[in-house]
Amino acid sequence: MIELTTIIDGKALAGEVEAETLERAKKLANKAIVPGLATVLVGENPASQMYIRLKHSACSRAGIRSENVLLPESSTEEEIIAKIEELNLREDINGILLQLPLPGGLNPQRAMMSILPEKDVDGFHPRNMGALLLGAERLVPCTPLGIIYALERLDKKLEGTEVVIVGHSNVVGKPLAAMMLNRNATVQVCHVFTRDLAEHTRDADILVVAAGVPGLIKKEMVRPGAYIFDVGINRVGDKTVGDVDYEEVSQIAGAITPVPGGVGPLTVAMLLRQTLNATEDQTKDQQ
Ligand SMILES: NC(=O)C1=CN([C@@H]2O[C@H](COP(=O)(O)OP(=O)(O)OC[C@H]3O[C@@H](n4cnc5c(N)ncnc54)[C@H](OP(=O)(O)O)[C@@H]3O)[C@@H](O)[C@H]2O)C=CC1
Ligand SMILES: Nc1nc(=O)c2c([nH]1)NC[C@@H]1CN(c3ccc(C(=O)N[C@@H](CCC(=O)O)C(=O)O)cc3)C=[N+]21
Repeated sequence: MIELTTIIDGKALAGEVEAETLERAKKLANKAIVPGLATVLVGENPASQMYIRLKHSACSRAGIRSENVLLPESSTEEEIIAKIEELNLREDINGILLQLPLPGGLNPQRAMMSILPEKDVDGFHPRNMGALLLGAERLVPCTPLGIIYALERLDKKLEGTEVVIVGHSNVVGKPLAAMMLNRNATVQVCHVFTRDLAEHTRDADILVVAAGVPGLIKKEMVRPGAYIFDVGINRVGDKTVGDVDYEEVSQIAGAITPVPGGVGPLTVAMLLRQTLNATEDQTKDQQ
């Protein structure tokens, strides 16, 4: 029997989430509530500018009012925090997102901690990260949430499965490992110091790659039938590619996300969802 590979269409799934978010926003509109998201962009990194544009256009399709706060490249940590504190106080802003990376080696930790946990739609605040680690997920990082969402939509069982994550960043690898543990998967997390990457990746029923290294994952590193989530976004010449050798690996995978059109759109979709969750929580008394 020939098993066909499922191409996980992140863009189509994101379209469904946008429609669902719009419905939720319409319900709130009956009570004169409009969900509001503020993004904070420091400096002029072209990739960040593009991501911010993608997020704002998704908001406009999903019934969320959004605004971008632009701060100059030369901003100090204190100036960024002062701006965030202003947004914390505004009732028309339900979600705040500080776009990463910050320029010039500015440390994002303190600025991130200044976002009210209730408005932290990226899920990066230590209070939300701590809750996640303790198994009481509230607002959580959007990329891992998008992966979990897609797996649920594909009816893929997580309990007892072998999940291998390549990359242990604070925004993808670490929170995803905690979310998978919360769902009773067996989790391995690999990184640059892992001695034999292939030895681990071959165990995976679900393989998530977030390393930022084009072509890192080849066919022989993947178990046939595995579900592959390629988080990487790399520019090679004028092309955008992931971390997985898509041509090769898509031949044997059970399911795979393309780049572009996979995990990226799912990430943005989860930002919309969490903005609605935050808005509903903050306006409980008015509903
Ligand atoms: N699609 C989306 O929505 C998103 C995409 N991204 C993309 O995902 C990629 C990863 O980003 P991010 O999660 O922020 O991680 P970082 O770029 O901060 O870190 C990369 C991680 O991969 C590990 N790593 C690097 N090279 C190798 C290697 N050769 N073998 C094994 N592990 C390796 C690093 O290990 P160590 O720390 O030990 O060096 C580190 O844990 C980037 O391409 C980024 O653009 C990120 C966020 C969202
Ligand atoms: N505070 C913060 N929150 C983030 O969520 C955050 C961040 N900072 N910094 C950077 C990363 C990266 N990220 C992406 C979002 C969407 C796509 C996306 O939609 N990409 C499209 C287009 C890709 C292309 O062509 O370049 C796609 O994959 O189809 C990608 C990457 C969010 N991040």
